[in-house]
Amino acid sequence: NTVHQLTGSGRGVLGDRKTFEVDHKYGKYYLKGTSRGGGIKTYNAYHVIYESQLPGTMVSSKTNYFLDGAAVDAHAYAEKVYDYFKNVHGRNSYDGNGAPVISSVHVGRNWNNAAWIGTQMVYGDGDGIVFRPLSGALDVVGHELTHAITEKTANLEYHNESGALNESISDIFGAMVDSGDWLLGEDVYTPKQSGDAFRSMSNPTQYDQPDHYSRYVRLPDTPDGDYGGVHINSGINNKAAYLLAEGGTHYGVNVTGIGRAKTAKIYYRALTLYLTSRSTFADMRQAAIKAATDLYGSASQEVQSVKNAYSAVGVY
Ligand SMILES: CCC(=O)Oc1c(C)cccc1C(=O)O
Ligand SMILES: [Ca+2]
Ligand SMILES: [Zn+2]
Repeated sequence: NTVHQLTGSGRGVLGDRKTFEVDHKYGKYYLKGTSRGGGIKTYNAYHVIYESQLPGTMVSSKTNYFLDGAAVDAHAYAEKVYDYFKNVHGRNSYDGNGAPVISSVHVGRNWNNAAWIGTQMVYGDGDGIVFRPLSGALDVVGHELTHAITEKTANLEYHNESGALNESISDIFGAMVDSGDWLLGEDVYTPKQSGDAFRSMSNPTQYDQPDHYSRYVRLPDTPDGDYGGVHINSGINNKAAYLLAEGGTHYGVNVTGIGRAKTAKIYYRALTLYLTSRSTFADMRQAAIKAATDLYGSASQEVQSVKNAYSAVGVY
């Protein structure tokens, strides 16, 4: 559909200039694009106290230049993540049916978090020590929007092994969209410390995550236990995905890498066709084997590498 796209620009959280689609109404410009699915809209939740008041106020500007870096990045990165799933996986928004993508920035007070709350994405500003505004990282935006896709597909329950898979799937696609590395959150984590990240898929133990099933961390299925350690135990599946893409030898098991693109196709197919709400790590292994078999054949290197990647992290 030939939509007349208006282009806005601004500087993101890191001061980098970027452009994005905007709308123009009653003499003002808005962070609202209509050319992608049901639209991409970005709001300022600065005065919001209660969740019921979300999304807040749609971000506007007198000109088509926007000064709010957190809003610029939330909007521009939502476009990039939408385009990734549409162009690479043929998926039209997180529900596959063009659902509008809504984001709110400046949520909470110095909030060191980002989330998908079932209807929209929300980003804190961080406290300037642990995080800078969290929409400033493309892999964070990819991670959050993937939570929405997971909810609409496998709907992996957010606790214990299915919860760790939920987290890992979001890290996998966060890394695939932010295609330069296997780190998560490096652009917004610890602004005063360079060279570190929130998580590493290539080396989970660098940030105290397990990289083998024998090191699975048993935590209580409570908020204080991070619902059975969903953010720590994701390291096991993250390592498997990294090995599948890049190859390597892990705990004596050799894996022949098949590359990022094929790895992404296998996980997308596993997520949308074979994983279910209570899938375990063992189910993940079988789902990835099935997806790789569909895509590349049972005797393919890709299938063999999936088996070896999961054996390398102790998942059978
Ligand atoms: C990589 C993005 C990420 O992990 O966001 C979260 C943060 C920063 C804190 C708590 C939860 C999450 C999440 O989305 O799981
Ligand atoms: Ca990254
Ligand atoms: Zn998450």
